[in-house]
Amino acid sequence: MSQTPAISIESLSKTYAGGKEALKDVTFEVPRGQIFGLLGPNGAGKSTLINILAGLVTKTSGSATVWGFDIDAQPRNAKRSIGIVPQEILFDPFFTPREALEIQAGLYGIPKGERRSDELLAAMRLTDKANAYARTLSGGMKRRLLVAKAMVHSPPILVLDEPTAGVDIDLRKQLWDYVRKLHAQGVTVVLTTHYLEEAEELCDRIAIINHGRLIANEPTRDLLAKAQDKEVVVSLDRAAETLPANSCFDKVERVGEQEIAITYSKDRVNAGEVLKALAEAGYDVIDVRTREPDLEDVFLSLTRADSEAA
Ligand SMILES: Nc1ncnc2c1ncn2[C@@H]1O[C@H](COP(=O)(O)OP(=O)(O)OP(=O)(O)O)[C@@H](O)[C@H]1O
Repeated sequence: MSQTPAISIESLSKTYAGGKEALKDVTFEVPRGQIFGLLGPNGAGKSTLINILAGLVTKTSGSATVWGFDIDAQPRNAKRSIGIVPQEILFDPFFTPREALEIQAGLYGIPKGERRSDELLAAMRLTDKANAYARTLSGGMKRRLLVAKAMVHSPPILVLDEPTAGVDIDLRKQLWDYVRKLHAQGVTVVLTTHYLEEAEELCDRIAIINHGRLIANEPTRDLLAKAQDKEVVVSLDRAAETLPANSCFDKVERVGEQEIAITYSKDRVNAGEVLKALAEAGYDVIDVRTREPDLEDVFLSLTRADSEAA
């Protein structure tokens, strides 16, 4: 028997008062034990979806379960199964990190003896700031405190909404190390990000939302395999006067005095044919640089195709 997914979303739609359709018939599952990336341009509907799961926004139609609990029928259990690190940094500036964690644990009704405030402070490297006012923490420390707050009730699912927006590289690395550690301990992680590189590096599976609709949901490596465009830039032995021709090239352009860039689809043309076309045009090749497609290319081509279809 297959395991219940960590999150299951079925035909979920949300129209805000005022008429904005933020989610349109979205259906997908987040398998347990994964690092799952939810990607999409600004305003795509990612926060709306997360806020519905967190019980902060009411859906218009459709259904969702969190760790097997229906968000309508068993909202308390659903909420207890998920920890959310919000985009915005919001806390009471007069509480210390330890107090903030204790209050959060109190909200979840966790008895004093079962609280893990000190363990979480240590994991987020905040032990020496445990008793400092929150307002005296740096931006990075505040963000780490938010992650600790999301984990006080030991949820099996942690959702990070754009956690590294405006965060420096060091902190980003630390945050990802911690996310990987939680993942290794069995926590299912969902992260929304604009950093495609990050999603490519961290996520097992990626879903893409555009204009409220789901336009992709695949293992990261399959999504990457979809990027078929390859670009080669060749340096020639003399000025690039005539451009080489092959009806299968997508684009051929002069990019420098003696340089030509050729874009082609890997499933239709190979590098040998590129070199042959250059030889036929009478050129000797001095140097070749290639660029492999990355997730950014897939993302752009998928969102572009979707906008054109809309
Ligand atoms: N409370 C609200 N009332 C009306 N419209 C809203 C509300 N919240 C969000 N929207 C609109 O719904 C759409 C989706 O917003 P949402 O915040 O879910 O997108 P997002 O993908 O999270 O974007 P970002 O990456 O910028 O946070 C946007 O057009 C937004 O303006």
